[in-house]
Amino acid sequence: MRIYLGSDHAGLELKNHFLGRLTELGHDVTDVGPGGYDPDDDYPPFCVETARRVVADEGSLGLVIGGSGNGEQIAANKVPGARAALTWNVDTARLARRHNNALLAGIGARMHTVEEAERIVDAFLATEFDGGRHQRRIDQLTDYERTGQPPALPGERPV
Ligand SMILES: O=C[C@H](O)[C@H](O)[C@H](O)COP(=O)(O)O
Repeated sequence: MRIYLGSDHAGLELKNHFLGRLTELGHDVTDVGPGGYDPDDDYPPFCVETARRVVADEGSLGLVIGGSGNGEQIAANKVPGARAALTWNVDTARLARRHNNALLAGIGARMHTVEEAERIVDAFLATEFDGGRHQRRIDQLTDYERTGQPPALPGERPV
């Protein structure tokens, strides 16, 4: 699988851990950065670029890693076509793929042991999208992004 990795200074060490681990597991991994520790490496440039790469490469997935994963997920979701979910345990990682077809996982390096983070990432990468009713909901958001027209509330839906 093609996987793009991005972080900020707080997620750098865990991001580098996954660069090695996922490469060893046979994945085609691209490190979007940062390349070394600098406390001024903020999450927006790296996480936006990671999401841009994922959206441009159909079938790929991404990990955006910071202290909490919150800002990283928010930054990735600014990219049109990106769907990033904060994955904070194995269940939310699986559901991010099954229900949301998330293309990127936001991970908080300060929230987990390395072993926990590995379990979360393994679950995210191994799970497929369920489709069905979940695709309808994703389409509502995609249409909103594309047209600027908010999804219809129940009373506004055509019958
Ligand atoms: O949501 C943002 C991330 O958790 C950042 O990694 C975090 O805010 C960085 O914090 P600090 O600048 O205190 O290391």
